[in-house]
Amino acid sequence: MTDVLRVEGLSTRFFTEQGQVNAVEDVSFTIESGEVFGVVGESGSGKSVTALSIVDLVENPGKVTDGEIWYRHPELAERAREAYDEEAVDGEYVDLLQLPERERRALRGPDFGMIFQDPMSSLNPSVSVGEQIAEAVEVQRRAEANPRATRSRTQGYGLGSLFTDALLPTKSYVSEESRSRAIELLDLVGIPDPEERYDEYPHQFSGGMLQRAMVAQALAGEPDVLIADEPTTALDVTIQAQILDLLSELQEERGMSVMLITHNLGVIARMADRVGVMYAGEIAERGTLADVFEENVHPYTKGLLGSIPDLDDPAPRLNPIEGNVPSLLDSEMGGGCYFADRCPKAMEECLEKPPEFACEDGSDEHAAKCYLADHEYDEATALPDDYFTGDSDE
Ligand SMILES: Nc1ncnc2c1ncn2[C@@H]1O[C@H](COP(=O)(O)OP(=O)(O)OP(=O)(O)O)[C@@H](O)[C@H]1O
Ligand code: NI
Repeated sequence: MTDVLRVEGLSTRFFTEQGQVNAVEDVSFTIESGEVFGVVGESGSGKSVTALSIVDLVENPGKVTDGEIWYRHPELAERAREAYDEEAVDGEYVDLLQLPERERRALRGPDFGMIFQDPMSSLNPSVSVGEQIAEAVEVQRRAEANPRATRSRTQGYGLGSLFTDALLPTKSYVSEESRSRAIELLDLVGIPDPEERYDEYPHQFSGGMLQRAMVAQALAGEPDVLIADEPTTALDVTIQAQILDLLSELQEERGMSVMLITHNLGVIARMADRVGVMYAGEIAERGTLADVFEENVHPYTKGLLGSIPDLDDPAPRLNPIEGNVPSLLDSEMGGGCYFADRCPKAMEECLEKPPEFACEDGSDEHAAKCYLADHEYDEATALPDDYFTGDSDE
């Protein structure tokens, strides 16, 4: 299989008044062409920031501070070899982090489609739904004709572009062709009477229909990679299932790769080919769906799986693991394993240094950042239950 994306040693930090927040720390994974790569983890584990780092949408005071993001794009690679540093190119791959901002912006839409939890954050409330999709089609057309195309009034809406959007005229110039394509897309994602719905505004759509419209908008660019961050979390379970089925269908039909971010292991089980489990800004474990669900080694993965919230579960955000997620403030992060204080298998070794990525079978594909990945559990060095709480009998 060809990798479409290779993320290597990615670190993203926020430089806040309280100090440096290590939101994403040395994260590595690959996404194969045509697969669904699931990213799962508790709230605050760095899933969204990882995605935003890929599409260059990390907001101030955040910054990608380290790593490489190799994206397969033969034409761009050829051009970048001439135009930029040769180091930015590796065969058919370009390191996105070495490209100028305008190149990266141009990849949003035609290369990286995005769907977020809240459609209202990506759709402009004052432009009709159909027109916004038609604009995304136009952007794709222009990108094909000229790789340095400008973006539409709505692309990236709600992600820092609010102010500039407000300055732009509200009348847009959408070609007849893009309009019909938008209607086709509305139909494709299962919106009834697409021709009539084209002219309606976001507030006239229900949550599920809006989510479908956002899928249509993301597809308009015919992206290689669709990044879906909690795409169904806000929806009720029946509609959730419908949207996931729709995504599966479209993904298969188009051979698109999908990075699917979710809290919900039920969604992962249903959709993902391979999985990255995130904790405290790191990948705690990664592997195929079977590796992670059946052969997992990290006690955090086991903890998450302890109560798989399935799709019919009315409370899919239940946190099954006792204790709290650690602070990601650099000054407050300990020197050992970040999960040690919640880990039922914590041993003295876990306090000494951060665990390395390893797997008992030596595979690189299935690996966990846990001492237990390549060591036996040893009762003799196990930490007592009250080690971190300090509660003792007397
Ligand atoms: N604007 C910001 N300023 C400071 N810190 C931030 C900012 N955005 C994110 N972070 C930090 O990055 C960490 C990771 O956030 P992220 O949004 O990636 O988590 P997540 O796994 O997507 O969580 P959720 O499931 O709740 O969406 C957070 O815990 C927070 O500490
Ligand atoms: Ni998130």
